[in-house]
Amino acid sequence: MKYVSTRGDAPTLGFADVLLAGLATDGGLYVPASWPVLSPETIRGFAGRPYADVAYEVLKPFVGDEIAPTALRAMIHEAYATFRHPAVAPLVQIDDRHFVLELFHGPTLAFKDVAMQLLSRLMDHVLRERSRRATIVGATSGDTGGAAIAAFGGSERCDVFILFPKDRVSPVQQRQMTTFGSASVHPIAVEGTFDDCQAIVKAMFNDASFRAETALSGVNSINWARIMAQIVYYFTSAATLGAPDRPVSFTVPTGNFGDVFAGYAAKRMGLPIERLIIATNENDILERTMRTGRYEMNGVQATMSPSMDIEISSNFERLLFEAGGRDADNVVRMMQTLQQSRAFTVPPEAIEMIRAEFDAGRTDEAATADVIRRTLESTSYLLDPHTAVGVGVAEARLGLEPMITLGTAHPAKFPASVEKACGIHPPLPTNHTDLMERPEQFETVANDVAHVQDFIRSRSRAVRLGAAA
Ligand SMILES: Cc1ncc(COP(=O)(O)O)c(C=O)c1O
Ligand SMILES: N[C@@H](CCOP(=O)(O)O)C(=O)O
Repeated sequence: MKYVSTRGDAPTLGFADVLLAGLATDGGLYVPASWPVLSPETIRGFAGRPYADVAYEVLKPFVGDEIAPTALRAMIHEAYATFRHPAVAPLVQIDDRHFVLELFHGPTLAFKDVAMQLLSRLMDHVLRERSRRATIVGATSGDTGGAAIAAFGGSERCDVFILFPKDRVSPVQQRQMTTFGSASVHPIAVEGTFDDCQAIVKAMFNDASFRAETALSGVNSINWARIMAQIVYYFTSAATLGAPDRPVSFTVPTGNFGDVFAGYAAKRMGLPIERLIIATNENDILERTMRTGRYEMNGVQATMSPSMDIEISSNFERLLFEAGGRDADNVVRMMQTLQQSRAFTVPPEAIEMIRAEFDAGRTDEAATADVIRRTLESTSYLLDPHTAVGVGVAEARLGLEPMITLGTAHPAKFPASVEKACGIHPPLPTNHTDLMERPEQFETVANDVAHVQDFIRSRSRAVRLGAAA
């Protein structure tokens, strides 16, 4: 499998290079040159099989022959052995035809673990084969950071630098990043929003000499391997409910558009998805874009679902590329216009295609709290605020087919908001109970690329010892 950039001016790469590259050198995002398709028989055969076995079948065509099958299989099995639930991503029924897909049974209690546990193993494998080190950078609105630190914290070959927006993540999310206690882990509080953190990360990737000097790699969903690993649970959950013979719909709490793009990828691979629904909180730029055809920034507000407080939704670029017939020049124009004027218009044919593939809705703060309270009353099931945004959007769109809302985080990551909504203070699972007592360690930096680069240069082993290991 080869990969091409959405901006059309970066080299075409194989899987291992895409894995290490993160962002393409032209500032674009890598996508597969073509979509592999799984037959209905293959999809039917996924029902009842262990998660790791299905993951191997789904991921194999994307990896190609760049990683030996036995090694790939072993890494997948190891990654999902870290999950507390034997099914890895179980379905829970909350209404007649409505299910929550629990994606939060990994080490940091959010769906990011599903991809990150595999990503760290894949990267270590490729770095070991190439005798290389890497400097990993990531921007987080709360969950990606903790998941990356848990997955890469023990790596011999990687140092991890995670930028998070100061005072805009929950205390549990912050402590998952700041109490890890390893010399190779560097949480950085940035005086700004998640979008500022993400802009700094992208600027560092676009600085060719810094990128080379630090052997920079990325773990955000700009990295194709993140999306790839997230495709798997669309297949496992749909097959459990009868796919391909019974189509299902998905509602996806959305911020950076990675998770819902993984659903789109599953559909391109042959999974019959009736409707794919984008759910936003009050930071509703994607819902507005769907309605108006204009992507228009108007400032990020802090909500009780902080991980979705995002306005520059990186993976929407991948969808624009697909919807515009893979016209990279058009993507470049839209991204330049966005940078200059904080808005762009999606071409009419592209928005038409997007509307044919996706639906969208928003759940405001009051409605999110109401969903948490009502769901607890009707089913004794406790939702986290991000999942509640999804459930709120899904409830208004239930049809005859099963609806799966992605359960993206454990409620205990957001105890204050959950308690305010329904009076219950969700306890952390027992293996996390000392989290709030451990000492914190992090750096606070200005919202400035040069400051962050100086900090990384001073701490990265790839800089100090060289990228060759
Ligand atoms: C708990 C949670 N839910 C939903 C999302 C949205 O996912 P995505 O950014 O892939 O759209 C995120 C992070 O972005 C998250 O951390
Ligand atoms: N919600 C995310 C934001 C970053 O998203 P990513 O999927 O691109 O890593 C977070 O929790 O950090």
